[in-house]
Formats: sequence, C-alpha cells, structure tokens
Amino acid sequence: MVRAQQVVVAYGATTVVDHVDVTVAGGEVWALLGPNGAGKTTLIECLEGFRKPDQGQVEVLGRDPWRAPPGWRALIGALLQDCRIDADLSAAEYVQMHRTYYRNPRAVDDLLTLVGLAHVADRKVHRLSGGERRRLDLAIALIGQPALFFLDEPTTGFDPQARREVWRVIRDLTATGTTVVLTSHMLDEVEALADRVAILVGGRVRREGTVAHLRATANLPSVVSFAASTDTLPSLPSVVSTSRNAATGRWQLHTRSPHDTVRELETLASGHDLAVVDVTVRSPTFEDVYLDLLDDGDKEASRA
Ligand SMILES: Nc1ncnc2c1ncn2[C@@H]1O[C@H](COP(=O)(O)OP(=O)(O)OP(=O)(O)O)[C@@H](O)[C@H]1O
Repeated sequence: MVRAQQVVVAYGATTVVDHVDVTVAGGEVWALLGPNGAGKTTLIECLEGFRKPDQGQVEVLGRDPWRAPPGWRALIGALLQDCRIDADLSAAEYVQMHRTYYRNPRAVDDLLTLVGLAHVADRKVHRLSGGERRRLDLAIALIGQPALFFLDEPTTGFDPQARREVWRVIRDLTATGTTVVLTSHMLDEVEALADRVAILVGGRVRREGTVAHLRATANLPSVVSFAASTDTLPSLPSVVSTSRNAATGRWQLHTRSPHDTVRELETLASGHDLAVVDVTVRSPTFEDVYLDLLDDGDKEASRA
C-alpha cells in the first residue's frame, strides 16, 4: 500500500526527513511515533501527496502521490490534526455537504452511527462538544470509504470511553481491509492499535517493529515493590538493583524475572521471620519502552 525509499526533505539548510524508508502492507495499522519536531508530519505529507520530497521515491497505492490522478485521492482518507469546523449546519447537513465531493459516498446515517453521533444528527455543528466535533471530522474522513486512511492524533480531546469507541471504529475498518497510517503521541493508543511501529527521531527512523519486538529489544526491568519491617535487605540473586522510597519506606526491587524475585522474597521473609506486605509487581509500560528507546536514539544520534 505504501512504499517510500530514501526520502529526504530539507527546509533550507536543515534536513528534517533524512533518508527514510517506509513499507506498509494492506490491512495493517502502521504507527509513526517520535518527539515534537521529529519530522512525522513532513514525512506523512509526502505520503499524502501534499509535499514533494527533495530526494527519494514514494509510491502509495501504486502511484507517486505528488503526480497521482484525481481518482487516486478518492481512495485516500485523512483525519488531520487541526480540522476546523465552522458552519451553521446540523451534523447531518454538514456530512451531506461533504458527500457531494465523492463518487461513492457512504450514507449519512451510516457515517453518523459509525462514529457515535446519530443522537446529535440534528444538532448545529457549532453546538457540538470538542470530542463530538472530532468524531464529525472522522465521519467526514470516512465518507469516501478509503482504502488507505491517514489518522493524525485521532482521539485528541476525547474522554476515555469515546477513545475506546474510536479504537473500535478503527479496528472495524482494518478488519474490512482498510490500511491505516497512524500518528499519535498517546502510547496506549499506539499499543492498542498498531501492528507495527516506527520511531522517528531527528528525521531518521531509529527503531521499527511490533510493540512486542520493541519491548523485547528494550528489555527493561520490572519493579517488585513492598513494605517490610526492616532497614536492610540482603541481595537477592534475580534482583538488578534495590532502592527504598524515603517518604513511604517502601522497597523497590528492579528485576528482569519478577516471578523469581517474588519467590526469593517469600523465602527470605519466612527464613528471617520478616513481615513483607502489600507486594506489587509493575511491568514496564510501552511508554517506559518508548522513552528508553528515545534515550538510546539520542545517544546514537550524538555518536553519529
Ligand atoms: N515550512 C517549514 N519551514 C521551515 N521549517 C519547518 C517547516 N515546517 C516544519 N519545519 C520544521 O521541521 C521540523 C519537523 O517538523 P514536523 O512538523 O514534520 O514535526 P513533527 O514530528 O510532526 O512534530 P509534532 O509532533 O510537533 O507535530 C520541525 O523542526 C519544524 O520546525
């Protein structure tokens, strides 16, 4: 669906996309992550045909997006970051107005139901809440039944329940073969939706793979934490490092095998008649993994 090779974009003397390769297969959710200013929007604009790369080849649905015919654009849906809706129309009228731009538009009712806005179909657009407007953006982006869907921060401003509803809409789309290119700073969203992730730092892809692959590569420790009636602890074989929270007095054991650590802790407690209570185990989140990879990326960039 998407193939980009050695894409370079520079603004004046500053290269913001630096020899990037992208491959996205049909029906896949491919997520692009990276800190502010990493070059994500610039790269996505090249894939959408809104920007011509200075170097490299881009092919989307078999065409160069920059020179693609109008029929090509009808196969692409895009939910941009800053859609501003300003109209004295109802939600249904607003969708209907946009339907006239498409050859095979989805029905208004279907679209409003799909994004959970059927109950406000007759409400004026300017009276919709922020989250409802964003859902209306999503409805508009889905009118043409796109084969490839660009989603930029799709759930910004949504409440937790609404976010999950949008995730469901996205999963339903991919189940019917739609391919999704997602950019988001919300790592739980990326973890919930993405089949593959690329991490862009300083215009270069520093890491790529499934969330599980990125987790395994990072190999971050879990934390076993507990309260205990002691000021000293002997070292346990599975523990990488030990710390104690001065305010709460809780112990924290950093470990790559939390099961072993809990077992060793039980043995220690029973052997020394030690009261160990309120034991919790926290695995690294995808956010921990991402931040760790960014640290590594920074080190690699400074070495380069
Ligand atoms: N028209 C322009 N002229 C000069 N510099 C630009 C222009 N557009 C973007 N930039 C710079 O290029 C870099 C990459 O911008 P881009 O918008 O692609 O980043 P991003 O990863 O999408 O960031 P964010 O997460 O903040 O949206 C930034 O440093 C930005 O300031």
